[in-house]
Amino acid sequence: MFNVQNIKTVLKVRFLLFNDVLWHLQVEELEEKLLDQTQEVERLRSELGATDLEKQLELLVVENERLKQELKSCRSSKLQKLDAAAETCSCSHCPHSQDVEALRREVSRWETQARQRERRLAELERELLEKSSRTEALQRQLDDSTRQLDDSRRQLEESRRRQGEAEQKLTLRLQECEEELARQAATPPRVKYVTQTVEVESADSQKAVAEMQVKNNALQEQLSAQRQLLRELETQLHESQRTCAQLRTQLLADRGRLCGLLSKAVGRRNSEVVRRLSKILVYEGEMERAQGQLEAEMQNLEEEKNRVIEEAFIRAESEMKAVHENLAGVRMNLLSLQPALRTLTSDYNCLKRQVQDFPFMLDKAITEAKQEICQVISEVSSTNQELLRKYKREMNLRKKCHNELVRLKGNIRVFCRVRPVSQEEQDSADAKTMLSFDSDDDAILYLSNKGKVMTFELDKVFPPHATQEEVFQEVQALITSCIDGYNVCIFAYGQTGSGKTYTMEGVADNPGINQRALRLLFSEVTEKAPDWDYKITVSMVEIYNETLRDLLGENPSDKLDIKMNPDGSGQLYVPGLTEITVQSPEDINKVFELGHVNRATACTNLNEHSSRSHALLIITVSGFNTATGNRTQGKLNLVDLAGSERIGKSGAEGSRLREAQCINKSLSALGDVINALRSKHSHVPFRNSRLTYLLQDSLSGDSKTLMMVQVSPLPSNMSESVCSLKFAQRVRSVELSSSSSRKHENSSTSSSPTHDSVELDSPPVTPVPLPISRASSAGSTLSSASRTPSSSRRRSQSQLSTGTRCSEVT
Ligand SMILES: Nc1ncnc2c1ncn2[C@@H]1O[C@H](COP(=O)(O)OP(=O)(O)OP(=O)(O)O)[C@@H](O)[C@H]1O
Repeated sequence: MFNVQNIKTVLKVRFLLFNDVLWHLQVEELEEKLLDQTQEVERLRSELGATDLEKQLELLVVENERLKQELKSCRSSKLQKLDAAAETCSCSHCPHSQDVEALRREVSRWETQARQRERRLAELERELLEKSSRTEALQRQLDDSTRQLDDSRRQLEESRRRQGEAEQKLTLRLQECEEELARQAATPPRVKYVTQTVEVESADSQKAVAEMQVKNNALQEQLSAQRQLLRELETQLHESQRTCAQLRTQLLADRGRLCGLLSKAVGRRNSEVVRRLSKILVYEGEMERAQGQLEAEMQNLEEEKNRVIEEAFIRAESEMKAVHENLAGVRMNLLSLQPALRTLTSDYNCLKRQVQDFPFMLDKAITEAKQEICQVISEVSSTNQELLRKYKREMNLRKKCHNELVRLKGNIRVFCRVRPVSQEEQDSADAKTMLSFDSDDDAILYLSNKGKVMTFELDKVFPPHATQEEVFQEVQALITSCIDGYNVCIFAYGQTGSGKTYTMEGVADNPGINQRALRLLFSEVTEKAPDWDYKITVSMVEIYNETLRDLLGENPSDKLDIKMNPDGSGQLYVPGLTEITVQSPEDINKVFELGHVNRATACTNLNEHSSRSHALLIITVSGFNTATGNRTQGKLNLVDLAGSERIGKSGAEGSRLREAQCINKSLSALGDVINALRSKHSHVPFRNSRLTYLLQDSLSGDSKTLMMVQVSPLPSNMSESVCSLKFAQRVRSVELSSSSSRKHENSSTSSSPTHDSVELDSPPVTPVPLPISRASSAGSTLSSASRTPSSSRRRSQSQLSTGTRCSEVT
């Protein structure tokens, strides 16, 4: 046991010794550091003077000294104790166990102190780092001071330059003033009273010069002071620069030294650090490799970037080239457009001027136009008046001419129309016609009867093939006379079935004179519409057995009467007679339809009834000239007479006899009236029949009459045809005999050369009775003038010296 205890003690002692060696080494290291620190502190003190850092350093020095002392004492006591411990251990009984314990405590205390010193050393290291950072801050301050010094030097140089300029200016000004003074002094006074002023001015100038010299001196002093200050600043600057360079050198040296110390300390510290360093080196190698890769990639990227930039540059260059070319083209266009632009600009300016002048020109033009219009209006007005006057004159002339034309043609004109043989009649044995026509003269009709050829000369003969239009063309002159205010009567005369109704009324698709006359009147009044306002009224009357009936009235069976107009005009009128105003062809059709319906309802057999009654269409045309104020009124009477056959000779009785008597009476009265009118008898027997009485105002005066004698071509109707033609011949002869002009023409009449056997009627001494039982009509005679009929149209064919033109072939 004792041996083991001794061995333990020996081991402990050795351990303590080992620890002591380590501690000794650490102490030496600390001493070296302290020495370095001391030197550094000394150096810094020499450089920067006493600061807080110095104070700390002083404290550190004191502490260092204390530590040194403690270390020395510790070392001596330690050695002593070790010696004692060695001596104790060498003994076999360990009588110094207490000492060992004390030594052990002492070792632990020293260990504690060593740890404290280690901490202290770490603190010193931190302080060293802080000092390094402070040194860097000082370096920065030094750099800032250097920059400020440079700035101050520049400012000083600038101010010195300005002072030099100001000084130079002042010197120049002073020289000028002195020269001026010298010149003033040299100039002799010209006028006495000016001298004083000049002297005063010279004094002022001298005073100003003196002031300027004072100022100049002050400025020069300031300048010298500034120069001195500048020199001092420059000296300070040089010293500062030198100090700065020294500090930099020292700082670099210190840094290197510190780094060496630290590396040494680190290298000595332990192998773990070395291992970590090796790892760090490995990491650094990896990092370098990675950095190399990164740099390679960076280089690649850089190359790629350069390549892309180069391509972009080339592309940009090509685009730029294209843009330049376009720009050149645009410039060329601009150059070419410039003249056009100039032209346009000049045009624009011209137009602008015109626009500016336009209101004035417009006003002027309007004024001129107004004047011209007023002038034209006055001219037109006067021309219009002149034309109106001429128009009135021409109208009157035309009216006169037309009237003269009708008069020359004859106020009573006689036409003959031969109806065609119908289809049924052609099939019968009676179809052979006994009538023939003169191809050279449309007024001649030949009739073969009982072996004789009779020649009838009328105003116009329409053969069977004559159309309604051709017939109407011959009568339309009379109808237009109605518009001029003349009364016109157109009669259709002939035996039953000879075509009277066909000629006057026509058929639906081929109208006769009635409808065509109304249409013509419409067209004529429409043509004159601007100046004339016309009104056309229509009445339809039937005369049956000397009884007057209104075919357009509500009660057609009522008998009408003819009376004298109570207005004192001497005109006749029919009270209650319906007058319908027509304004269009449609109105005409309606009126005719109404007339037909009323005529049909008033009788049992329309065909027979129409053959035995007279149908009158009375058209009144009233006109008002809006320009002249003239008024006209004409009446057109279109009469479809009853059949003219000689019923009396056939032994008719009863009502037929009465009808025949009435027809004969009216037709005879008509003949008598015509005879009296053309013979200019003082008395015209209008009142002998209802027909003539009704047509009184249309047969007298300047009235115009047309007798359309209808003839049947059939041999069975030949005697009636001869009678009708003889009647027409006599009527025409009456009219001719009353015309002086016709009388003159009649003197050279001759018989037809184609008919040698023509027998002229002996001139009737007494009035010739009308064809149908005319003997019963009082005064129904033709005038003696019928003894000298002639025809201007037949001068070359019929040489009638006396008597009528009616001749018979025996
Ligand atoms: N120019 C003509 N062309 C063709 N047909 C005609 C012509 N004239 C008459 N006719 C025909 O002859 C027939 C008899 O004619 P219309 O009735 O006109 O005779 P009318 O003399 O009026 O007889 P009434 O005295 O009995 O009235 C009718 O069928 C008619 O169509």
